[in-house]
Parts: sequence; C-alpha cells; structure tokens
Amino acid sequence: EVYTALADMEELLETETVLISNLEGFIKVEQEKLDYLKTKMQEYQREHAEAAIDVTTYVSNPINAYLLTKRLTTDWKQVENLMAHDVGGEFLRNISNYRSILKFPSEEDLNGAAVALMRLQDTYNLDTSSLARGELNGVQYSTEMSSDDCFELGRQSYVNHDYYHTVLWMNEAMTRMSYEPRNRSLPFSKADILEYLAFSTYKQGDVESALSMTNELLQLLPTHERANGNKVYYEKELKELSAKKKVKGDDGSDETPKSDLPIAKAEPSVYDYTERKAYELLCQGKLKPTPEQLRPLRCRYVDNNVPFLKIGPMKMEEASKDPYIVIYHDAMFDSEIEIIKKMARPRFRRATVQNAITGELETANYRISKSAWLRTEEHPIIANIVQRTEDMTGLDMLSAEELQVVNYGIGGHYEPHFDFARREEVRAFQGLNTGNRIATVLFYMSDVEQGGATVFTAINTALKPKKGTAAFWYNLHRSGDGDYRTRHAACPVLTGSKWVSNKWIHEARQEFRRPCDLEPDHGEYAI
Ligand SMILES: O=C(O)CCC(=O)C(=O)O
Ligand SMILES: [Fe+2]
Repeated sequence: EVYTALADMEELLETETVLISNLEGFIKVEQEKLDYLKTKMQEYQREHAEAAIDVTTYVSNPINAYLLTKRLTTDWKQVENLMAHDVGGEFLRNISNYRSILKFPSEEDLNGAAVALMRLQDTYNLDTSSLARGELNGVQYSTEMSSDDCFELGRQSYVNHDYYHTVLWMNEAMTRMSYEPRNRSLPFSKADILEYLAFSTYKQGDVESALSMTNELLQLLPTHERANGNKVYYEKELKELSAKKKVKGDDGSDETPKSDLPIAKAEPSVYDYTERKAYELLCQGKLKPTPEQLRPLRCRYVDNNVPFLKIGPMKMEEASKDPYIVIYHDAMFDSEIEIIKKMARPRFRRATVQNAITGELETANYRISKSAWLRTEEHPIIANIVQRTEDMTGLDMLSAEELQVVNYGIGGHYEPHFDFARREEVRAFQGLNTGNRIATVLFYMSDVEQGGATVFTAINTALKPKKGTAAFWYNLHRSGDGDYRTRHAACPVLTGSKWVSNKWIHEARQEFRRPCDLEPDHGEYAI
C-alpha cells in the first residue's frame, strides 16, 4: 500500500502525470476524428444542397452522377470506417500496461487515507465544514472538497462501521450538494445520502431522527422498499421504547433494520479513555508539563568526557528531569539526512508491531508508517551517526539495533507504547541475547508543518520535531525494570512529511557505562 508513507505517495503524482497525458492524447485523437467527420459531413451537406435545387439537372451531368455515386460508395465507406475506429481501446490498453509499471493506489489505500483524515479530525478536534473548506487547524489551504469527496468519506466511514463520522460527512455532502451547480453529474442522489444518514443515526441510538430521515427519503422515493421496511421497524421500536420508558427497563430487541450497504471489521483501540484524552491534548499542544516539572530544566553544552566532544561539544536541552529525557541539537547534518533518506526509500516496508500474545510481527492501524533498517557498515555516514550516538549517550553501540528509518504517511502516527519489552513479552528480544531496550535515541530528520509531535502521555511532555535534533531517554530503570513513565506516542501528522530514525540501545555491554542497581530508580542520571 502507499498511504502509509508520504515518500511513496509522491510517486502517485508521477502516475497521475502519465494518466493525464494519456487522456490528453485520447481527446486529441478523438477530436481529430470528429473534426474530420464534421468536415466530411459539411462537404456532403454542401453538395447535397446544390443537388437538391434541381435533382434532374444535377444527375443529368455525368460528372455529378459519377461524384454522387463515389460519395455514397468509397467516400462513405471511409466515413463508416472512421466511425467504427475505436480510439479509446488503444488508450485503455496503454493504461492497463501502466498498471504493471506505475504505482497505483488500491481500495485499501482509499480506505486508509479516509481513516487517516478521520483520525486527524478526531485528534486535532477539526470541525467538519472547516476541514471540507480546506482549513487545517486554522490554516487555510487551497484545496476544497466537493459534495462527492465528502460523500466518499462518509461511505468509507460507513464501511468501517464508523457511524459517527458517516453522519458528519454525509451531512456535509448534503450541505455542499445544495449549493453546488445543479447540472453536476453526481454518482449519488439526495436519497442515497438520506439512507446512509438514517441508518447511521439509528446505529448511534437516535431512532427518532432515523425515522424522520427515512420519512424524508420516502417523500423523494415513495416506493423505496428498504426504506418502507425500516420505517415500520423504527416506528415499532419507538413505540416499544416509550412503553419501556413507562415501565423502566432495558431494550431487549436484537433485530436490526436492513441495510445492504457493505460492512467491514473495525480494529479496537489499544488504549483507554484517559490516556486517549491526554494524548489528544498533548498532540494539540493544550497539555503542558507543570511548573514544577519545567523549573529545573536546563540547556548546556556537554562533552560527556568524550575527547571528540571536548573539541566540539554538543548542545543539550533537558525535556524532562525524571524520567530523564534530553534533546541534542544539531545531532545530524542535512547532508547526512539526505543520504539516509535516499538509502532508505527503496527499502521501505510497512512498519509492524509485535503481537504480545503470539510474538508475531504484524501491521496495525495504530502504527501507520513505513520503515527501513540501515546497517552501520553500509555507509561511513551511518557509522558516523552511530559513533555520535555513542558519544551522546555514553552507551556501547555493539548491542544496539541497526538504525531504523521511518517515514509517516497521511495522518501517520504511532499510538502510545513502550519501546521496551514487558515481562510477558520478553521473548521480543530473546533471540538477540542482548537484553531489553535500555534506551532510545530518536533523530528527527524533518521539520513537520503541523502535528507529528512525540508525546509522553504519563508525564504530559511533548517534543516537537525539529530537523537535525535527537531525543534521548532511558526506557529502563537501573534495576532493569521498565520505566512505565516513558510511555510515548507519535501524534498523527497533520501537514508535512515526518521522517525520523530510531536507534535502540540494549542492556548488554552497558555494565560499566550505566551500572545497574538493586533500587529500581535513582532520580536519574547525569553524565
Ligand atoms: O516518531 C516518533 O515521534 C516516535 C516514534 C516511536 O516512538 C517509535 O518508533 O518507537
Ligand atoms: Fe517508541
């Protein structure tokens, strides 16, 4: 699929370029054909008009008699041939050839892109009509959505059982339809919208509104079979509801009204309501650390006692004292970033997560990005970065994982998670024999216009991506136990393309670099 990384979506524009020029070619050839036929027809009309003035005189001229015969035999044959000539077929064959060479999005991509928009709408609290007008978080962009763009979003939400967004977007489609030019040919009618609206409203528990929408639909199409059936159903349900209200009780019916609209399985969310709320507010920039958390934070130049850094110390900014989270500025050069991106692009695979029960790697809607692994030996640039990571962290890199390069797609995100393996899933890194992920270094390889922050949901801390900076934190206490306060997430990217690299450092070989302790925690750490 392509929607999971913007790097891949860029190629779709090349596909579109080819398709546009194909369509242009078709129109040109078809137009030439029509122009030729038109000229021919006018010629016929002219000759014919002349002949019609005096038919007898006309045919008595042997030249005219010959020409008339010719016109209706060979000349006419040519016209027929041209009429039969199928210009479209050739161009359609070209398009099917392109399908094997160029990148085309699939139905899955369309659904993924629609879900991504809904995720952005929820996470950043975007109002439907502003979004449809092309406004993202108060910033006006030039794109505007038409009624059928909105209808399709509603339909995709419906397919995903997401009745809440179905209602929002079908309503928007209806509003837009009313002020768009009447002559637009639309693949749906007002009745179709009403059917989606009624059913989704019912699914959300509002039987009364579902009934009134169904009635509205029946005014447009009195013989609509399903609507008539549902009307009876809704009326019955309402009657039962009001009867129950009097007696006070639960709803007992398991019958549902009919809909033959397609339906798919929805994935359950992996985190609870309070964490979700904190996550959203942090992503929106509305939740901040307390003054107590902020007061002790400092910026300074550090050399970590590394000879190389004595010459060129690094700029370090503390983002949190406990757990200890720091930002290194200018940790990657633009030139290095370009090379890393170029190396990663052709190797991108959809990012996976580990199933806590089976240990299998699988794709999930809660992690939408593409990633690639770059080995230290592959390029001197990577080796440099790994060495710099060692200098910044004071940790040994021999047990670290390779550099993971990540690019996020539309609405690309990673819901709250730990980087370390929990006791029940220690199997995660067992094969490696290097212990758990003791620390994370997260390099930001792009700025992000809007959204895409890294947020720590347990300590109300958000890190805004800034090209060239790196975040560093310990995932484990000195005791080796996981530090649950390091739970973090990548907020959905609202606008822009987000690139990061992860370097996960393991416990093995850190015995003298970060000695362990029986106590789980010590405040933390200063090199
Ligand atoms: O992209 C980010 O901001 C965080 C990524 C992350 O947490 C991860 O890949 O484990
Ligand atoms: Fe992470």
